[in-house]
Order: sequence, then C-alpha cells, then structure tokens
Amino acid sequence: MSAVTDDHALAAELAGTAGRILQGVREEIGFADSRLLKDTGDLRAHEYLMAALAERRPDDAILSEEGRASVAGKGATPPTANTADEVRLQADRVWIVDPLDGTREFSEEGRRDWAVHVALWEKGRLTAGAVALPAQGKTLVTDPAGATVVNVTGVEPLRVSEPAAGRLRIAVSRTRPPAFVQRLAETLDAKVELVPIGSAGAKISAVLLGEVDAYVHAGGQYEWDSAAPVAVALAAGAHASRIDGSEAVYNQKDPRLPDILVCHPVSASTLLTGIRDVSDALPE
Ligand SMILES: Nc1ncnc2c1ncn2[C@@H]1O[C@H](COP(=O)(O)O)[C@@H](OP(=O)(O)O)[C@H]1O
Ligand SMILES: [Mg+2]
Repeated sequence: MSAVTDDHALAAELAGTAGRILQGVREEIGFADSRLLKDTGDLRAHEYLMAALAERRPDDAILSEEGRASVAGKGATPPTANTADEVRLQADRVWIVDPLDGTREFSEEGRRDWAVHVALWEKGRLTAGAVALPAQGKTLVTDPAGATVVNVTGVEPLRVSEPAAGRLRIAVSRTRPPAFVQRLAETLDAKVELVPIGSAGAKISAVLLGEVDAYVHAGGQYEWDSAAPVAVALAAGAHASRIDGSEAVYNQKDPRLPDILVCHPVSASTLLTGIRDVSDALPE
C-alpha cells in the first residue's frame, strides 16, 4: 500500500504519471498513423489508471471513458471494464477518469492542448480532482484549502481571476463549438473573442490560468470530460454549472453531461442570461 493517503495528492500523482506514459507513447509511435497513436494512448493511460486505482483504492468504484461497455470489444486487447453500474450507483466513492481528453490534439504534433483527468466523487459531490497537462508541464489539483498548480518551478496557489473590463475571451471546442456561440458573442456587451482550444480539461485549465475568461460548451459531452476540471474549477473559486445555471451532477446512470459553463463568478449571470437569450438548445 502506498504512503499517499490524501486523495488530492493521489489524483495529482495518477494524472501526472498517466501524462508521462502518454508523452512516451507520442515518442514511441510518432505522428504518421494518428489512429494508432490515439488508440494506443487511450488504452495505455486507461490501463495504468485502472491498475493504479485498483491497487491504491481497492474499495472504490471507477468510471472511465475507456472502460465503457461500448468500447469493451475494441481492438485485440479489450480494455479493463468499469465497475458495474449497479455497484457504481450504490457506491460512496467513485473515481471518474478520462485517461486522455483531447485525443485529437494528442495525435497532432506540437499541440499542447490535451489532458489527463482524475476526479473523486463522494456521496453526491466532487471532492478531489487533478488535470494534468503533460505537454505544458503542469498539473492543476484540488487541495484541502482550495487548488494549486504544480509545475517544474514548484507549487503555486490557483485562484480564478476576474476578466478585464469590457473584454471576454471565451474558449470553445476547435471542432464542435456550440451552434449558438457566435450569436452569444454578438449579443454580449463586451469585446468578445472566441478562442478555439482542444480538450475540455485544457479549456477549463486555460480559464483558471487566466489565459481565457470562460468556457462554454453544449451539444454533447460525458461526465469524464468535465468531472476533474470542474472539481478543480470549483476549488479555485470559479463558477461551474450546466448552461441553464443548474448544478452539474455526476455519477449518474447515464453518464452524458452535454453542456457546461466555467467562468469567474462575476461573469456567470451575464453569460447565463446571454446563453438563454440566444440558445434554443438548453438542457433537456
Ligand atoms: N458533441 C459532442 N459529443 C460528444 N462528445 C463531445 C462533443 N463535443 C466534445 N466532446 C468531447 O469533449 C472532449 C473535448 O472536446 P473538444 O476538444 O472538442 O472541446 C473530447 O473528449 P475526448 O478527447 O476524451 O474524446 C470530446 O470527445
Ligand atoms: Mg474527454
């Protein structure tokens, strides 16, 4: 059994180690065959996280993107399956992990917008989380007092900062931005810049690191895409909710969680009102 008894530290350790495995996969496979690179990355990071959690937290349940029943038959080596739904839905502690978020960007040489997500859900809420950004040399992590960013130079407190007056930089998916986001940009009473970035974890990290001011997503996503970054965002003082303002709820039977808004709390009502005004696609 490991010396790490703190779930925050364990989340950071596991996300960081999976990130190093993924850097190694990029070096080993190269970028010529992007399908092979994506599948190998997904599988290696998933298998590492499943084995590490089974060893370090043997009594906890796991929900991983790559352990879904729908991917269990994929490839010659089927991935280790998630905890059965009937067990996970009764469990007090569930690790919600995305072994490789921003798979597309991972497979594109030079891109740094991909992440590893490790979150812990306990009895209805997210209580710990880490987002590793291996190509950026950073891990964002919750701690008992809030959140920190760990990089080569050390550990610094992480606190979401207010946007500059009159300007709002909104991170959106590079490939699947919400249909209404251009209209949102036009209706807001600020100079809005839409910033395409890959990976939900990388986008939410960009909000927390002050590189953008908000992340708006709708149209499809799953619990593992947002659980760890939302855990860190809430711990860093950010607003994180569904785009209708309701709470993002995790460890559901159906893991679809198709939309999310993360921003500084001062921007939340403006963005929620703006989204309501331009969107005909609020959550079901
Ligand atoms: N419309 C959609 N339906 C399902 N998943 C979506 C989606 N839009 C984004 N996602 C998922 O959300 C993550 C971030 O996407 P994006 O980079 O486009 O913002 C990706 O996770 P994975 O890379 O883990 O598959 C992607 O698959
Ligand atoms: Mg993902």
